[in-house]
Amino acid sequence: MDLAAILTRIGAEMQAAPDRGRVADYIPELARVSPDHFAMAICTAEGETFTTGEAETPFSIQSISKVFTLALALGRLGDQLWTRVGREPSGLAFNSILQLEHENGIPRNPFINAGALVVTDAILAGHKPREVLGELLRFLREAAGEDDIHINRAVAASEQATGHRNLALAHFMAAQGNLLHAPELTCGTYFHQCAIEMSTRQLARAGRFLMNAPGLPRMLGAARVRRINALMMTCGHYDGSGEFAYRVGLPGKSGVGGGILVIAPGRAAIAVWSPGLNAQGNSQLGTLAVERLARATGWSVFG
Ligand SMILES: NC(=O)CC[C@H](N)C(=O)O
Repeated sequence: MDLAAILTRIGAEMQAAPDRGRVADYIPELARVSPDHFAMAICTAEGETFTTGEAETPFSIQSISKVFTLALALGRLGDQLWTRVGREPSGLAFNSILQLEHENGIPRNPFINAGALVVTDAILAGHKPREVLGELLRFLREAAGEDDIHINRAVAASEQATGHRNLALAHFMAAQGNLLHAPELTCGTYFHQCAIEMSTRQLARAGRFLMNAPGLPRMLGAARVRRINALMMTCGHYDGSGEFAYRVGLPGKSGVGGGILVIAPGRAAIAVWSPGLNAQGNSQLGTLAVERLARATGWSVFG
């Protein structure tokens, strides 16, 4: 299979695509990003890397950071984490507050904002925000095998200034006894984790541990990796998760910066970036690009 040729073709098709979706505008710093960017990168189990487009340009990974904080939390707390957050798709927008009141402040899953706030709150226990963010950056740098991965302070400040919804989620969970720290502290840490910037190539490299292939960085045990993939498949695209599973057939996690990390277990880690989003807040062209990649390669967890 000529992956380089497949990627080049998809890159050209995406550059020409007329409907690029809409860039997130509720975080002012993200609203400034042009919808014209496109990049895709594939790291194979054999150790090869293929890219197309602006694969070296850093972008805001946003909710894709939730995969890595979940990995840290499971490594640190193990299954105890699941007393505070569930493992079911929410069927609602990523920042919805609706289920929390009926469900005792236990968010449906670790990838919606409420769930990710609980995960961040859990890894904050006994640590300062700076230490947690340092640990997260170390994890990403080790997983990617690259040091040049940083937090964009302007993006973090921009989200902090407009983060009323996330603060509301955190306060609501605090009222229901499911937050250990002050909402401002947990949210502040969360805003900074979302403001991590990586290039598309770095993100694909950082995702290699999730393909559970021999000879690659092992950041977590195989059973935990499988479970993170299960959650990415069922919850990684919020209320668009069913559609993503149907179209692509691989576990993925999106972010409102327009990135998606997709795993073909045992075969490849794939990252794609196109800042325009669809109605569910997932990259419009990113989804189309991985759909075409999955079709061209035959990669699917469904056989
Ligand atoms: N879906 C996302 O990427 C959301 C992350 C964003 N930082 C938020 O909390 O709103």
